[in-house]
Amino acid sequence: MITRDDIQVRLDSLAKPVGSLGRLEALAVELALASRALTPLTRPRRLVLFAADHGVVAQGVTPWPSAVTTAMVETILSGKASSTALATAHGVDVRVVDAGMAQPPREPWPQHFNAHPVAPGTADLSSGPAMTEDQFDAAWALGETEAKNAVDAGHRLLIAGEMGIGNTTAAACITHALAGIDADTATGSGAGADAAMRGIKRDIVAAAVARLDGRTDKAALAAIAGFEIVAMAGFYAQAARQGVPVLLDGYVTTAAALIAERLCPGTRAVMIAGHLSAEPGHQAALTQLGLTPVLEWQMRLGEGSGALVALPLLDSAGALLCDVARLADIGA
Ligand SMILES: Cc1cc2ncn([C@H]3O[C@H](COP(=O)(O)O)[C@@H](O)[C@H]3O)c2cc1C
Ligand SMILES: O=C(O)c1cccnc1
Repeated sequence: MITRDDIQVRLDSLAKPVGSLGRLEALAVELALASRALTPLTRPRRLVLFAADHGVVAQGVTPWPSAVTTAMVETILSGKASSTALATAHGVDVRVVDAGMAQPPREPWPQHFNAHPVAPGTADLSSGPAMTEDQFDAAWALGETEAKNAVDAGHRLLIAGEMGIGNTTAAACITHALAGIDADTATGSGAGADAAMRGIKRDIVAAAVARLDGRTDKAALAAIAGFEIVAMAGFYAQAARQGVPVLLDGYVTTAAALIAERLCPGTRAVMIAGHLSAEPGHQAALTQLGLTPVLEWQMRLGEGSGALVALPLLDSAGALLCDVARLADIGA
């Protein structure tokens, strides 16, 4: 296992004054640690976009109807979403996965979205558990499979993204429950909630988490999560098992990262935080995981967009460790 010291020794041996690349060197250390390699690769890489709907949307927690989830998946598939434009710009393979639950009768979970509407989403978390433990397990397994398939296909860096109208309410519940912040701080405006809507959302978040009585086990997390969020948690856990780094996006992906670390301690070791979302609870979630975001650009979109914008900096950090000569090689 390589250590922080090993990486620092390598950085300091390169043909440049010690420390002269500033924060890029800190990022190189993070990338090497997460990759468990002194010469980490960032290519090929894949973005897996998990889509799902949320029953809590019925309570007026977002200005957008659930139909926008499917409309955006179609836009993503056409390559015309923010995420897909950025993925194309940066040479990222994209997969779109329907994390929704086909029911009843229970059909196999779709492995790939084929321009059909996203399968039915979670139950309304304001009036009962969002999903059963069986559904939690199925969503987790879906994410694990996606990570395994990506690694088997040769990908060396993985990004999870999400599309799910209403999912910042689930993310707020998870962050309130797992990162020790109050419901008000955990609740942001998501995709554009105004002050009144944000108030409704905060009260729903507070009540849903209060019902857990301090429990944060799988059953408790199933009550407040979303299918795409649990799938991303399984994705991260599997990536960690495979020793492949993951670049986190914003508030919603970090909520998934909190679940992964809670249920599979140590998953955090492969995580790099792409950016700090404008959602007010994101900083606490990153702090809980011990992560420092690459960018602070007031982005608040999701779809993996913040991770994709940070990605060229990760490429730069990797190039430094892989391609720069050593002082000893140039006789200096
Ligand atoms: C057109 C559109 C594109 C998006 N792309 C990502 N999101 C983001 O907004 C949603 C979460 O916000 P809330 O919880 O407030 O609904 C998620 O779908 C997330 O990915 C979008 C939202 C919209 C409207
Ligand atoms: O930071 C995020 O992940 C985010 C913020 C707003 C809307 N959707 C996602």
